[in-house]
Amino acid sequence: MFTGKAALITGAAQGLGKSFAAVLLQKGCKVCAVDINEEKLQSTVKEFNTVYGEGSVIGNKCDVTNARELKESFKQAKDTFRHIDIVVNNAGVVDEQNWEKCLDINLTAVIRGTLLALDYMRKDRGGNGGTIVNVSSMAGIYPVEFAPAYAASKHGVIGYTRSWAFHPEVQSNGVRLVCLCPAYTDTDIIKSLPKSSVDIELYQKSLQTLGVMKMERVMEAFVKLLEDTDNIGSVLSVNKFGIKYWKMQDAKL
Ligand SMILES: NC(=O)C1=CN([C@@H]2O[C@H](COP(=O)(O)OP(=O)(O)OC[C@H]3O[C@@H](n4cnc5c(N)ncnc54)[C@H](O)[C@@H]3O)[C@@H](O)[C@H]2O)C=CC1
Ligand SMILES: CC/C=C\C[C@H](O)/C=C/C=C\C=C\C=C\C(=O)[C@@H](O)C/C=C\CCC(=O)O
Repeated sequence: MFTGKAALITGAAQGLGKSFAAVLLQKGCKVCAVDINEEKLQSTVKEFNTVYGEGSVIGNKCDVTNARELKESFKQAKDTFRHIDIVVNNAGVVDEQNWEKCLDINLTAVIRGTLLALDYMRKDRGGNGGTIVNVSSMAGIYPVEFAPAYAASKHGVIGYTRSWAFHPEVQSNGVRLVCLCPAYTDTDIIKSLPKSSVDIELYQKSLQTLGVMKMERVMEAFVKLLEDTDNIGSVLSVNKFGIKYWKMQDAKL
C-alpha cells in the first residue's frame, strides 16, 4: 500500500511531522520534508537518508505562509519523485498574541496545501489520486478557553477538509481527505505557554486532566487513517482514552 509512493509533509523537521515522515519511510515511501527551520530540516533529512537510504528524503526549506515557496516545494517533490501520493498538512503553531499568524499557518496554509495537493493528485489533472491528511487537534473539536485562535484554526481545518472530501469531483478523481485530531503529545508545541495567569492555570489543569501522549500513540492513529481507505472525510481523534472516529453531520444539508 505504501511501497513506491511519495509523500510531502509540512512541518517535518521535528515533532509530529518528523515522526509521520519516519513512519512512511519505514513503510517504503519517499518523502519530501518541508519546514521553515532550515537547520533542523537539514539535520532531519541527513538522519533519514542515512537510516532509510540516500535519496529516500528530500528537504525543502519553506515558510508555508509563503504561497510561492509552498508551490515550489510541491514542484520539487513532483520533479524528484515523479508523483505525489500522500500530503500531510501538518505545520502549526500556538500563538494567541499573534493570532493572525496562528491562523495564517494553521488554516490559510493548510487550505493552500490542500489546493496544491488536489492539483497534483487529481486524476483529471494528471495525478494518480491519493490521500490528504490535514492535522487538526482535539482543539478542533472541543472549546479551548486559553487558546481561542488556535481552536478556531483547528475547527477550520476540519470544516475545510470535510467539505472538499465530499466534493463529487474530488471523489471521482481518486483523492481522499481526512483529519487527524491528537490531544497533547510530547513535542515542543506544548511548551508554548499562554500569557495570563488565568490562562496558564486553565492550560495546566487541561494538561493534568488529559496527560501528554507519547508520539507512538499518535503514529498508530496516523497509520489507521491512511489504511482505512473507506474513511472519506473522517475525523479521527487520539487521546489517552483511545482512538476514535467522530460521527459528524453528513456532508449534505
Ligand atoms: N503536540 C501536540 O500536543 C499537538 C499538536 N498538534 C498539531 O500537530 C502539528 C505539529 O505540531 P508539533 O509537532 O506538535 O509541534 P512542533 O512545534 O514540534 O513542530 C511544528 C513544526 O512546524 C514547523 N513550522 C512552524 N511554522 C512553520 C511555517 N510557517 N512554515 C513551515 N513550517 C513551519 C516548525 O518549524 C516545526 O518543525 C501542528 O499542526 C499542531 O497544531 C495537534 C494536536 C496536539
Ligand atoms: C495550547 C496548545 C497546546 C498543544 C496543542 C494541542 O493541539 C492543543 C490541544 C488543546 C486542547 C485539547 C483538548 C482536548 C480535550 C479532550 O480530549 C477532552 O476534553 C476529552 C474528554 C473526554 C473525551 C472522550 C472522547 O471523546 O474520547
